[in-house]
Amino acid sequence: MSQNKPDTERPAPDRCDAVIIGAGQAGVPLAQALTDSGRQVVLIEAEHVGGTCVNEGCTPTKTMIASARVAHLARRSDEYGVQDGQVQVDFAAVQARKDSVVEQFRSGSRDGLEQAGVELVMGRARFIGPHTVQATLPDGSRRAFEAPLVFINTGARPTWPNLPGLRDVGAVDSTGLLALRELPEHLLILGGGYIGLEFGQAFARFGSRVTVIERGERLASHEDPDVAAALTDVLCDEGVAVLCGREVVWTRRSDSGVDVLVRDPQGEQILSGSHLLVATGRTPNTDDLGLDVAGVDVDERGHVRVDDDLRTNVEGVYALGDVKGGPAFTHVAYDDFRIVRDALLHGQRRSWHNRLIPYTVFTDPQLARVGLDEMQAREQGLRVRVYTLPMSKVARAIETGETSGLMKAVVDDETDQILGATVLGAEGGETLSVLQVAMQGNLTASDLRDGVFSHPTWTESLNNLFMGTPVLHTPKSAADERPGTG
Ligand SMILES: Cc1cc2nc3c(=O)[nH]c(=O)nc-3n(C[C@H](O)[C@H](O)[C@H](O)COP(=O)(O)OP(=O)(O)OC[C@H]3O[C@@H](n4cnc5c(N)ncnc54)[C@H](O)[C@@H]3O)c2cc1C
Ligand SMILES: NC(=O)c1ccc[n+]([C@@H]2O[C@H](COP(=O)([O-])OP(=O)(O)OC[C@H]3O[C@@H](n4cnc5c(N)ncnc54)[C@H](O)[C@@H]3O)[C@@H](O)[C@H]2O)c1
Repeated sequence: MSQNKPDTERPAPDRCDAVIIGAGQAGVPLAQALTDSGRQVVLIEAEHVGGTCVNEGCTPTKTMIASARVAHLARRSDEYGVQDGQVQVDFAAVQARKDSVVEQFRSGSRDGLEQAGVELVMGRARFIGPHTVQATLPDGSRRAFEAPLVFINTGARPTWPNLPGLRDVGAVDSTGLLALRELPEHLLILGGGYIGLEFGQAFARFGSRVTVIERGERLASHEDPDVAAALTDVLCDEGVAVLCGREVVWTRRSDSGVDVLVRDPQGEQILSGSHLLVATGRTPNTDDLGLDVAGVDVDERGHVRVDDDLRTNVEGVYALGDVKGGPAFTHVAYDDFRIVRDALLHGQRRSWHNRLIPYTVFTDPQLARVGLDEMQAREQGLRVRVYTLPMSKVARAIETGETSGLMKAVVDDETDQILGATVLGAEGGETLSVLQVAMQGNLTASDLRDGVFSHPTWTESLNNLFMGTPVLHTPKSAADERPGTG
C-alpha cells in the first residue's frame, strides 16, 4: 500500500490517552506505567517486543559471549591444573542457547504488557499528523490512533557505509551475524567499536580467524591510550588481527567468500575472508516516521531533538532512548523512561543532561568507564591526580588467573572527589559500579582507600588503587609530575 494515500482513504483514528511508537527499553516500561496510572495506552511495535536490546543487542550478544568465555577458559584449563582434553565449540548449540534466552526475555516483556493491559499493536508506525499515528499491520491493513501524548522510542539500526560492492557480497551486520548458522572460517570485521570488539573476541574464541579493520588510528579511540593499548594487546594475544588506520575502498565476492581492498598511507592490500561483518555505528530510525508531517525537529544525523524533559518541539510529543542521540545504551533508554514517568505521573522534573552514565564493553576483560578519563581531564585543564593500578597487582586477579588490564581513577586534587574511573579487568563493570556509587554518594578517594572490603574481592583492590602514587596534572603546564615535585 502506498504511504501517500489521500486522507479520504485513511481510517478514522481511534482516540486514546497515549501512543508509544516502539516497544524498546523505554517504550515497554512507559506503556506499563501509563496504563497502571489509568490511562488508555496504545503501543505500536514494528518487529518484536523488547527492541534491540532483547532481540538483537545486549541479550543475545552477552549470552554468546558467555559461551565464548567458557571455551576460552576450557582451553586454558591446563593453567589451572585441570585436564579437559580437546575443546570443541558446537556453534549450533551456542546459537540455540542464545535463541532460548532471547525468547525467554522477549516473552517476559510481552507477558508484562499483557498483564498490565496495554494495547499492543504489531505494525509499522508513521505520523500522519502531530498527534495522529498510523500503523501499517503485517497484512497491509492500517489503523490510526490519535492522542494528546505521543512517545517516540524507535531506536536505531546498523549503519551501512556507502562502499562499492558492500550490499552484494553477503556482508552481515550485527543482527545478521546473530542469525548465522555456520561458524565463519575467517570473519572480517569493518569497525573496531563496541560491536567489532565484542564480536571479534567472541568469534575468535569460537574458533574463527578474525580480522578487525578500523578506520581510526587505534581501537577504542575514546579511551585513554594506555587502556586502549592494553585491550588491543589482549585481543592480539588471542589471535585477533587488528588493522587500524585503514580505509576500505571496495569489496567484492571471491571464491572463499569476500575480498576487501584496504588502503593506508603506505599502500593498498586485499584481504580475503569467508564472512564480512559491518560494525560501523548505528543510524536513528527516524527517516520513515513521518516526522516532517508531525513537524518534529531532527538534527543533522536524524536524531530527534529534545529539551531537558525529553520533549520535542511539538507539544505533547516526546522522544526517548537511542532515537534522541547521545550515549546509546539500554540503561540510558530506561532512565529516559523514568524521567518521563516521574515528570508526567509524579510531578517531579529531572534533566537528562546531568546524569552519570557508565558503560561496559563486554570484552574479556571488560572495559568499563564512568565520568572523566585522564585524557579528558587534561584536555579540560583540570588539576587532578590520576591513580593507576595494573591488574597484575590485584590479589583476586592473580588468584583467578585473570591479570590482564588495569584500573584508573581521576581525582580532583583539591577536593579529593572522584571525577571518573576506568576499569579494564575481569568483571570490570562490577568494580566500576562501586566507583560510580562512590561518586554518586560523594565519597572521596581517601574514603575508598580506607574502606574495609572483603578479602580477596575485586573491590578490595580499590584500597590499593588509591594507596598508589598518583600522577598529578596541573592546569598550567598540563605536564605530568609527581606530587611534591612540581
Ligand atoms: C549488538 C548490540 C549489542 C549491544 N549491547 C549493549 C549492551 O551490552 N549494553 C547496553 O547498554 N546497550 C547495548 N546495546 C545498545 C542497546 O541495545 C540500545 O541502546 C537500546 O536497545 C536502546 O533502546 P531504545 O529503547 O532506545 O530502542 P530499541 O531497543 O532499539 O527499540 C526500538 C523499537 O522500536 C521499533 N520501531 C522502530 N521503528 C518503528 C516504527 N516505525 N514503528 C513501530 N516500531 C518501530 C523497533 O522494532 C524496536 O523494537 C547493544 C546494541 C547492539 C546493536
Ligand atoms: N556493551 C555495550 O554497551 C554495547 C555493545 C555493542 C553495541 N553497543 C551500542 O551500539 C552502538 C553501535 O556499535 P558499533 O560498534 O557499531 O559502533 P561504534 O560507534 O562503537 O564503533 C564504530 C567503529 O567503526 C569505525 N568505522 C566507521 N566507519 C568505518 C569504515 N568505513 N571503515 C572502518 N571503520 C569504520 C569507527 O571509527 C568506530 O571505531 C555503540 O555505540 C553502543 O552505543 C553497546
